[in-house]
Amino acid sequence: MNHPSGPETGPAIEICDLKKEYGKGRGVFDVSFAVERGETFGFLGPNGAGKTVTMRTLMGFIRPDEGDARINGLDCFRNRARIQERLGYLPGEIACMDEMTGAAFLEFMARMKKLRDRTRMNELVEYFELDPARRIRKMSKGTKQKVGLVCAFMASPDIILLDEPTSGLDPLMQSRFIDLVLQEKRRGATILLSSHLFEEVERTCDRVAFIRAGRLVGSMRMDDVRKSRKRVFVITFADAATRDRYARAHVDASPQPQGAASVEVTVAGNFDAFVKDLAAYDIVDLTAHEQTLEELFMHLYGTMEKGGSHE
Ligand SMILES: Nc1ncnc2c1ncn2[C@@H]1O[C@H](COP(=O)(O)OP(=O)(O)OP(=O)(O)O)[C@@H](O)[C@H]1O
Repeated sequence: MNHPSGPETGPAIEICDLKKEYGKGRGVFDVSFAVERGETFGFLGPNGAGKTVTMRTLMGFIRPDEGDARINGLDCFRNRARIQERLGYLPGEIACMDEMTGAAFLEFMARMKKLRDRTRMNELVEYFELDPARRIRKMSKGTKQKVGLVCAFMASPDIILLDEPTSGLDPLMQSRFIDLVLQEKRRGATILLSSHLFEEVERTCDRVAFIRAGRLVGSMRMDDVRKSRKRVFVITFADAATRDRYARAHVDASPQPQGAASVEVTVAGNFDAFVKDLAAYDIVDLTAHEQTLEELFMHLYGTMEKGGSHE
């Protein structure tokens, strides 16, 4: 296993008051968070929120205007060569080396990482059912993503940064990716994963932070997210009279204008009482959707208006 040099105490990843401004309010502003050793940390946010800028700062590709980014206590910009060699990194877009075949690119990356044993690399190629013989230019987005994933994981690094890791992957490969992250967690790797998909974050992360318009809205333990998330049910009754009887007994239920005899109810946690109570009414349909993570963060920290992306 590779060990990025530097002190092995304190958080593996630390961002403190990070600011990188691109004008017109774009960029990241006052972002601070830390990822503990062995932790999988989800970095969620809509397009243009600042996830990639933060990841690239951690890789030492971007010099912050203010604040700092540290990995194993080392400043990411000053120690970028060492960091880039030792960390596992999946960029948001894999656009370089287009004329190389996937196999030649993987070999090139393995040499850069001074990888002596190709066993893990070959296992990952098989695991993701990657055909590395084609030129990268001719590969689909999903196939390129697999090349990137093999590169990120092949040296079994202690710290792995993944920028939107499942974009372009089909559902089977998304689920293989999730299993791989769970394996790497068991190995003790520290993982920072940026995403706008709640499911992959929910299934893999111990903690999640939400970023929006370049600012961190808040962070939470995943266990607390699960407890705090509400479900919104739309109940359709057999007729309007039944709906009215339900609405009189439940002041929180809001009648739906479009559904003739429907109401919308938000339920947090107490599903047993909710379902038992419903049994007293004649119901023809029941649908549920989970509060999105964005809705949850906005509800808990709700200081910003809807929208918020600068893209
Ligand atoms: N080199 C640059 N020049 C100008 N603006 C930039 C540059 N890099 C990033 N930005 C801007 O900074 C903001 C944050 O971008 P970033 O790529 O980090 O978003 P993101 O959260 O990764 O979004 P996505 O999910 O779309 O990848 C955006 O408004 C973007 O346009």
